[in-house]
Amino acid sequence: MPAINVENLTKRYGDTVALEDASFTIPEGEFVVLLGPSGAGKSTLLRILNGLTEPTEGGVYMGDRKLSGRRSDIGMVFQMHYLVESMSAYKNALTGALSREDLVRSLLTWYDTPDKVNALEALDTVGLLDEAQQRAGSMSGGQKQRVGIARALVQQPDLMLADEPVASLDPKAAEEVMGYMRDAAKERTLTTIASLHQVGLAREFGERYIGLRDGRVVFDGGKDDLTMDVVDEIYYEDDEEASAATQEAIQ
Ligand SMILES: Nc1ncnc2c1ncn2[C@@H]1O[C@H](COP(=O)(O)OP(=O)(O)OP(=O)(O)O)[C@@H](O)[C@H]1O
Repeated sequence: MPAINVENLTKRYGDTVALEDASFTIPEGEFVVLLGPSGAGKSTLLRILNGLTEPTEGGVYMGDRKLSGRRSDIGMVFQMHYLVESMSAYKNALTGALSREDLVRSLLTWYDTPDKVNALEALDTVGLLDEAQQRAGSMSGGQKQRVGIARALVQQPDLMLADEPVASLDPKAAEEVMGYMRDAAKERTLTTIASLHQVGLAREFGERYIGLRDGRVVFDGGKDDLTMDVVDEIYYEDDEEASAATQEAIQ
């Protein structure tokens, strides 16, 4: 898959500038973490990448191809998993195949054998093959989120996006889910962009970090460059107390 080029993206909502002149390139297979305080523009950026929101200016390119509108080759993992609780993990994963199919087939919910194999492989990737027949509603929060990842993988996406995928999980489950997401991305050389609030988790799982503040890219670099000062600059420009707490938390 070609690199993703984000070129001069700006998004305004009336007088609010949600994103301002954001530009970066992501090579195939990179695992990128978006960092930034609430309101920094992370969700806006992910929504533009996913085609759910149109930018006011600028564009997103896969190689030379400009992306526009909703795209079935982009998988999305949400904070809320949006599973059908009455269906099994397997059937939920399988619904990832629907977005690739035509409407009639989707309505009839016919699936090809390759789709079924994909669903089982995706569940295996997230460590849930043995639980394939378990009802989603009876699963833990972490397991549900892993089914959500499997569903995104069944789409066979070129790009996986995740908007605060572990925000509602306890630390142990959050770490587990991030581990599966990273392994899934590695196994499939799948470019992934995930927004995270937990800097510790971000450091553990990210390869590259894009820091947003007030809609602007204020940092773009690797783990070694993500120093305490950089984290401070992204999150707590003028808040010394919060800054001290962060320094303690990530040591
Ligand atoms: N649909 C919208 N209409 C108006 N303003 C919006 C809309 N969506 C986002 N905004 C504004 O754009 C800015 C960026 O919001 P965004 O949700 O992208 O931030 P975020 O970094 O994802 O925050 P959080 O971590 O709280 O989810 C905020 O000021 C927000 O209020």
